[in-house]
Amino acid sequence: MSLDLLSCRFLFSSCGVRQPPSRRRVVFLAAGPSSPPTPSTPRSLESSSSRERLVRAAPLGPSKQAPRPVGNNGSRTKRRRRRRTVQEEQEGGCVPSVEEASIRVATLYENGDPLGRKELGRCVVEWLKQGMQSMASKFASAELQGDMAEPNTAALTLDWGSAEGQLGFVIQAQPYLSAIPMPKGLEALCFKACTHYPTLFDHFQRELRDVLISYQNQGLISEWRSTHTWKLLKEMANSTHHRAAVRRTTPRTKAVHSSIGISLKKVRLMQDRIEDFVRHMSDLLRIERDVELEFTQEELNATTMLENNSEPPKPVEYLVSHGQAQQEQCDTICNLNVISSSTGLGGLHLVIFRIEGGHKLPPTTLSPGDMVCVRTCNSRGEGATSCMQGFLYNLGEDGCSITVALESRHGDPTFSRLFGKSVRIDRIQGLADALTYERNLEALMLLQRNGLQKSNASISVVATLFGDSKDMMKMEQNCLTDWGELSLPDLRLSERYAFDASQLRAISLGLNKKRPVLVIQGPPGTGKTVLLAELIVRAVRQGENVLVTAPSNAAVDNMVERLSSTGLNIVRVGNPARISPSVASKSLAEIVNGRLGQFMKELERKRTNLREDLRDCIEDDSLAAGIRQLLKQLGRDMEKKEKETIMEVLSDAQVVLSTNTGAADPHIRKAGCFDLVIIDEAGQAIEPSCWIPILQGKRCILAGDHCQLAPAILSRKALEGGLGKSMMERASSLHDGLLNSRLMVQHRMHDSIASWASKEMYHGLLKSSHSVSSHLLADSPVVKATWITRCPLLLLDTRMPYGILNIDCVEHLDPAGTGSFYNDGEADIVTQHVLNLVHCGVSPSAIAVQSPYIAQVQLLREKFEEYPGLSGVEASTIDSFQGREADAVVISMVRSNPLGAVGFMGDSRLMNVAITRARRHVTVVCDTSTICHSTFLARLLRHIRRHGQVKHVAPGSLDGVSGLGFNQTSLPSIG
Ligand SMILES: Nc1ncnc2c1ncn2[C@@H]1O[C@H](COP(=O)(O)OP(=O)(O)OP(=O)(O)O)[C@@H](O)[C@H]1O
Repeated sequence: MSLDLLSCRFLFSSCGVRQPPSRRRVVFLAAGPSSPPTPSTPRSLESSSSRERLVRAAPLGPSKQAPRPVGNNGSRTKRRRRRRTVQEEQEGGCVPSVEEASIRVATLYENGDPLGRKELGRCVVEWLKQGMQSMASKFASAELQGDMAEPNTAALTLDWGSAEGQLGFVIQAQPYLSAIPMPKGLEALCFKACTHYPTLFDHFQRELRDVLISYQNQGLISEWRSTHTWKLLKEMANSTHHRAAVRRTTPRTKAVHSSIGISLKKVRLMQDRIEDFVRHMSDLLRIERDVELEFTQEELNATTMLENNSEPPKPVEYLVSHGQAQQEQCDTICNLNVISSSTGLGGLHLVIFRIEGGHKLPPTTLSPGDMVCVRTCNSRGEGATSCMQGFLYNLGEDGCSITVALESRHGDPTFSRLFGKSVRIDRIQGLADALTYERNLEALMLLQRNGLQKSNASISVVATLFGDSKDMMKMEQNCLTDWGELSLPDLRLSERYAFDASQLRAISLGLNKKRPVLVIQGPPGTGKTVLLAELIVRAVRQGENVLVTAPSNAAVDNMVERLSSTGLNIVRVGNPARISPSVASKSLAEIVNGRLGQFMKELERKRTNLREDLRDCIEDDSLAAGIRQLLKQLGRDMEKKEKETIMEVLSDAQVVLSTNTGAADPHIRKAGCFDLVIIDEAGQAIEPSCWIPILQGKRCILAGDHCQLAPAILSRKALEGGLGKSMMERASSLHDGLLNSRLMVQHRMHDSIASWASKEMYHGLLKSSHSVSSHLLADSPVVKATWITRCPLLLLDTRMPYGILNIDCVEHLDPAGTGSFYNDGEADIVTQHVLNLVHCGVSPSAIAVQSPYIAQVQLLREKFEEYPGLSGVEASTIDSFQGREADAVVISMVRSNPLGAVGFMGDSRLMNVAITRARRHVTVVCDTSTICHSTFLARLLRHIRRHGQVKHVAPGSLDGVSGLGFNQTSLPSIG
């Protein structure tokens, strides 16, 4: 007889319907005196016998020691049950509700819910539990009394090897279940469940285990697993018939990951994907690291070569696989001596150097935060030992000293070698940074090891980024994720902005705590940064603490600035030398120093006193030793207090900000898990670096634009292998765009500027907000209206009509050996044009001058210095200006050569960033005959001709009277 049929029979019998007779071989020995005979037990079962084939399982029936035997109120229960059955018959109560009827108990295993918690509901499960608890107690107490061996006591004997044994088990459970009142309204479901052998067995096994363990704890039995009852039960569970019954009625249980509700088989697949990813990325990181080291070494060698004048420098572009413009000029200071060393905040090892003979430092372009190589040198300044990496901490105000934070410590042989020697410091590219490499690798390791662990707070983020679309559905079905928007009525009530519809949608998706990943993709000027600031404020308001990161210090500082006025408690963590002075007050170091001020003063006073005492008692060894101990103790106190204060500041913070790799700072790690991690400029970060912050939060938001600057990768192999593909780009292509939210209205640029980017980079989808689409420099009441200030796009062409090029406007390779280019004539034209703009009333701080070449940027800075009126004009490389904006942008393209080589300028993403920084005006200064060789740039020039103005210029031709002047000129076309 199948168990389904049995279920029906029980259901019928419970409803008072006579069941068909059965031919059973299972023996159901009479229960103990107070154990109620089940109304549904067929007589034939009771009388059947074939004992030699039967195994006795457990005694049945109440015993004196039983905690609370079910049968105590057996007759009452029987009466109550009968009464209820009659009543149900009258009321039609035994007819299951639609909901109850739709539940198939047999699917509990399929659904990974053998105890029926989800399907049957709490009340029915509680009912089953109580019944089985009482049965288990009875069995266990019989074991205690030693009744197991007594055939005349209440014992159930079952034929383990047959289906009858299971039927007998079900039958035997009935009196115990019927002794417990069924939950009202759920009777039909109870009847279904009480005849389902696997469910009953699971409950019984669980309860029996608990009772036996409690006996063991009370010292009534020695080892619960070795009890006769338990062994028999296990024997039963292991029998082929038991397994077959479970299989037949319920397809094999799907084990499910308890945190994400996905079957273990699929979780294993996810883990495999993670492992493949980690292996692949680690290999690429290693390749990239090797090339970086090579590159760094080449740079250091180039510095020496330059001094020897033995070989001309190579253009940096040949080493760089695509437009990354972090070309820092090497600079060197020789003949330095170590003066002292100390430990700074966060354990930084600070070493102070001075020029030999107490001279002033030579003019230098080194500045705080620069990565440097420190090594000993010979009398000619040539490097004599291997390089120690560090970064410049500060240049002394006295003009004679320089402080470097070194990675090496006291005790390192390399460090000791610096003392008493002549030392040289070279600036090196900030590329071969060992710490960054290690932190990226460590994040990958953590992802592999803990990513799918229950204890990992970011498990749903990991599952989202490595699962498939079905997994996403499963997670949503299990109510673990929710991809929808939050309906927040007050979203429009921002203090500063009237957000557009796509921005509001992004904010509301971002505030949904059940959404593991959100990618906010937006072209330039679509308000990603302001939107993130708003999101952070609101996330804090809804009780979340937030970790905000970005790939560069500049982007992090930009966000700190935006958040400074919100009144939130924010802390910027990072190398103090690399934090912009404008946000230094929010840095961890400053806050901690501020809080420790009084303590440090007091500590310093004690130290001074102790040192004086030490001097006085230098003769007395034991006293001196005691004072030295006290001094050491003071040092330890200071360290302890500093650590405590750091943790206090970080745990009080509502928002912590750092670079992606900076998020691996042990202090941030110790501060605990964040509710939300936000990565700004995520399109510019390699994926391993994003895992550093993400693994520290419950959910994450990635914001950026993969049409702006890409991660900087030196190795072509690593780039082709996929290291250059950002996590944002990968995530946005997952699950049919489920993770994405797109912003498509820009609020920054005049439409003539934006329409170029829209056409060229965004398939024409980028639209301009009405409030900015026609704004011009001349709209400002303080700006004089001239043809320049009324023009959104201007091309200053250094190539004259008929192809003549002014000799001053030719490109040159930087003699400093950086591989960078400069163009003197263009620098003059830019300077003159900027002077014109300022003359028209445009504020110097509203003008940004950009070039992809650092040599040109430096030349421009020097030229601007000659004019006091230009002191507020910022000249920078394009990549360092990403994320920012200015009313007027002037771009110096530099390249002018007969070969038509355009170098970095041909990188569409770099040009996209350069042009879209402008709000009201863009001027491009270039040699069109060179630039035209790139079809991409040729289209830009055509766009300017169509939507802006063109002027052929030469240095010196731009003054107000003879050159561009302030009057409308004729508009020559590009040759
Ligand atoms: N809803 C809005 N209403 C008015 N101005 C807005 C709105 N959203 C953004 N802005 C303005 O648009 C400009 C660009 O915003 P933001 O810098 O946040 O854009 P972004 O997407 O981060 O740009 P990028 O990618 O270039 O860094 C800012 O001046 C900002 O004040």
